[in-house]
Amino acid sequence: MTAPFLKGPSDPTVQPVPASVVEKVDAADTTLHNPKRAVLSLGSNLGNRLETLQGAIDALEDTPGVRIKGVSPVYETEPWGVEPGSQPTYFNAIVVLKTTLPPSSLLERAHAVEEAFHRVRDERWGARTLDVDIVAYAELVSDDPHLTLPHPRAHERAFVLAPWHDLEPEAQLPGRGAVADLLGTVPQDGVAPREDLELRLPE
Ligand SMILES: Nc1ncnc2c1ncn2[C@@H]1O[C@H](COP(=O)(O)OP(=O)(O)OP(=O)(O)O)[C@@H](O)[C@H]1O
Ligand SMILES: Nc1nc2c(c(=O)[nH]1)N=C(CO)CN2
Repeated sequence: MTAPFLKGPSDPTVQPVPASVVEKVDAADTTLHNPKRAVLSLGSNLGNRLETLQGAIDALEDTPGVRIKGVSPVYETEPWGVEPGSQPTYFNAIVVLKTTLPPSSLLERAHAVEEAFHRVRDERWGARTLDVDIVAYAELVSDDPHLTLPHPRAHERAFVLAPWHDLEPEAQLPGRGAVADLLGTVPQDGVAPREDLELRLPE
């Protein structure tokens, strides 16, 4: 008679699962049952800007574990942080989504979508076909340079705050306060809604 194949503590083929792995799996499981809200900023100042922003929204929606819940109006904005007139104007928009992805995976996906639209990273704040930034992820606050939450410059950027305020007038930027109040503290010249243009919420 053959011995029953029992995978118990005495089975030498079974390795104990490290506590760190158990923690990660448990955390992923919790996220899976409890989707988090995230706010992303999209920007484009090279190529067909509107088509690129719509393509980015559609690509984000095609991501397993991501559901887009809202898309802001489109703004045409003067480039922020660079010499005036040195770059074409941007189209900017905000998307609000629900996700079961942890923040690091959402950032990876954001970078993959940028690459799909041929984003080239050379100089800081250089012109780009597509920029996807994570403005906020749930209530998380983190100073990790790889993923700082909320985005470290979101509170001073009218090109983030104005479209976000249109989409969610009551929004709060974790650790910084109401978007409506922040909007009152930043210059809004060169940040104009393009009412003739529209981005679609994916079906
Ligand atoms: N909240 C965040 N969203 C996106 N990237 C972030 C965030 N926090 C930190 N980063 C890091 O910043 C790095 C540079 O990002 P990116 O090239 O998009 O910067 P940028 O768009 O030129 O400038 P800015 O960060 O001022 O928007 C990324 O590789 C990423 O690891
Ligand atoms: N108007 C505008 N200016 C910018 C933008 C942007 O999206 N819009 N993005 C930058 C880097 O993230 C730097 N400057």
